Amino acid sequence: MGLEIVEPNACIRGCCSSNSIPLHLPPSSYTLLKPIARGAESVVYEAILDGKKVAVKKPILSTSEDLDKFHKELQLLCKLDHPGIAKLVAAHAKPPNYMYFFEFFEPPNLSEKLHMEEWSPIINQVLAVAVQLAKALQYLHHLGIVHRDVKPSNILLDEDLYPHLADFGLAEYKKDLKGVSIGNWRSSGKPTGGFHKKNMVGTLIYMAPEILKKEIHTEKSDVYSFGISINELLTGVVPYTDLRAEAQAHTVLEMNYTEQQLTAAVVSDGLRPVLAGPESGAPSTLLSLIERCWDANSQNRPSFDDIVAELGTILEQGENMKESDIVFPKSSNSLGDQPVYVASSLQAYQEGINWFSQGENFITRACLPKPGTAIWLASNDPLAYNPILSWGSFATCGRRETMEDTHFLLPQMFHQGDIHAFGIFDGHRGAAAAEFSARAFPGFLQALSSTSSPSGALFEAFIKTDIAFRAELDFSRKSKRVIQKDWHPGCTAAAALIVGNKLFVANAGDCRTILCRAGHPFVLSKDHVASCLEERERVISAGEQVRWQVDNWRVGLAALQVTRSIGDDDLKPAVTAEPEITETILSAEDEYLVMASDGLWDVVSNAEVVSIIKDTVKEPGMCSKRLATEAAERGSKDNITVIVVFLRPVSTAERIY
Ligand SMILES: Nc1ncnc2c1ncn2[C@@H]1O[C@H](COP(=O)(O)OP(=O)(O)OP(=O)(O)O)[C@@H](O)[C@H]1O
Ligand SMILES: [Mn+2]
Ligand SMILES: [Mn+2]
Repeated sequence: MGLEIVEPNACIRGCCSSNSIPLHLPPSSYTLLKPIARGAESVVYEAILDGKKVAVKKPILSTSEDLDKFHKELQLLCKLDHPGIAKLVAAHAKPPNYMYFFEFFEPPNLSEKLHMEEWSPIINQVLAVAVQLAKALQYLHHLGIVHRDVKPSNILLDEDLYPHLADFGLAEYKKDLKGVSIGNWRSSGKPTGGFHKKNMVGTLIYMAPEILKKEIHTEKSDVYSFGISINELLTGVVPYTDLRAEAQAHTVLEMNYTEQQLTAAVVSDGLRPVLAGPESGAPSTLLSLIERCWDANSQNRPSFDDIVAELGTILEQGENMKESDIVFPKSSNSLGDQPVYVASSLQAYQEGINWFSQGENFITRACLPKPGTAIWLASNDPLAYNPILSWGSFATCGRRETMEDTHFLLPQMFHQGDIHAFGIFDGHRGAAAAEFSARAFPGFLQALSSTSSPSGALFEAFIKTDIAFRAELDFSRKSKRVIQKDWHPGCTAAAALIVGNKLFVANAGDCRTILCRAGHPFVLSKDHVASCLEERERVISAGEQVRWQVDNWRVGLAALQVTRSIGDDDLKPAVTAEPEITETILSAEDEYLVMASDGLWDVVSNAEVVSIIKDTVKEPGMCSKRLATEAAERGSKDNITVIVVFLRPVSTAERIY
């Protein structure tokens, strides 16, 4: 590169220096083109430096510790030169712009290649990746450096699908590791920092038991992460899930195990990902090497000197077999098929399908009967008590990264003053089912008014929404718009329908609806969860397994905690969409309804809801927000949606407290 080195070629503090890597760049020498990744601690850009494409990593520096870390990482990077390590080509180590410039590798990285493109490497491709990665780590360990964050998303691929190790954000000299206290480690924001859940879980699954136990890292912790990563390469499966797609795996990981549970299982029960089978083409020698790499006792794990030697032998054996075994290409360097970059399908996957409009379109296309209110109103006595409604809602994704709750408010349905409907859908394994239902369910409910009683219409609307969603998902799968075959999104659902003085509440799953009558909470729905004996027996007799896993009763392979839902087509018919419906005659004693997803009920009891609303300005939107905020403050880990419906006017005196 024709970049000039300006002397003194050192960082502003003087701690980083290099003979070959320029550490100051005139702003005119580079152009940032577009961000390609946002990590927990940095943004990575595609950029041009001196006419060549490079990757610029711009760390987020908010504290002086972050700045120390930048210098430490730079010192380290300046010393590295190995074909298996993403090369630092320049840096800018002066305020205000701190940046690393790396050799550029076209996306996807190894994680994206496996889980978005669903790459199934042949065994020689796996071996080639394993050898080069092992050599890079051998080189680092000989320099006395431990990487501490070996995982597929930190492995970049070149055109020949050769791996280059990146991300030295957690790397340390082995001699300094004893001094790296847990406190230090936490302040680096990773892996214990709670703000970036996805990365945290992502890193957690590659961590050796001794790290999870908060003992000292050694270079053998890298060996463990290497073993987990190579097994992932062979199976194509995200560790501890049965899924190929990373995006859904996080949700499933959460459902199967929380972080603490996974940690406990890895540490105490020796839990490991499912080892690749013979169908992967892996020789038994490779499988045994992987098992030794992830041995619970770090001293039993091989060193990278051993690993490089063993992989060499495995490759040679493969060479000798080549006459009889057509799977092996001639040499380990000529990697079977050419890399194919399917940028467009990758993008389609990331953009996804808009399930709200899918739901809406379904209703438009379905040619449903015209709504008619005769049947509903027939059951209504015009002289009976007539509640006067006001309503509000509040929804927040809370500590989660994604929002999978949806809801609808349909007051004064058909422009009738005395018919109203409200509903909440709490999605799992993605938001698709909840988004679809939020639009399709109200459509079905309205159409059913001309043919069914209010409770019949509610019941049918649950069933029809479920069937429609599953059909739509199936169709999208067949037309290849959904590329993950093993993705089975679902949602729980709660709906309230008020016709005159009658209140109907239909529920499937663990959303809950309560009625405050004369100052006391009355629960109008039952939680359908596997810990409920009646539900468990129903599910088992419908042919699905219910097992005690870690901390709770869970249904099927997907380990679902709820026993009724819309969607979840891998668990149908046992996890039914049939709601249970209650009917209540309203009177002047009835003050308000509260409907909410389990994000509220997990941390706030029915009685507490009543006492919180007592101290809140009597405005339904404010009450909803106050409840959701309270749940978030109490540490609810989930999305939270609350709908509050007042059933009688609040006097001005009463309004404030
Ligand atoms: N040299 C490069 N060429 C192309 N893409 C790169 C390069 N370096 C990093 N990336 C992309 O940016 C992503 C994040 O980079 P990196 O892991 O270094 O950042 P980070 O902030 O430490 O992320 P993490 O959240 O994993 O700690 C990588 O997973 C990779 O997809
Ligand atoms: Mn990374
Ligand atoms: Mn990092």
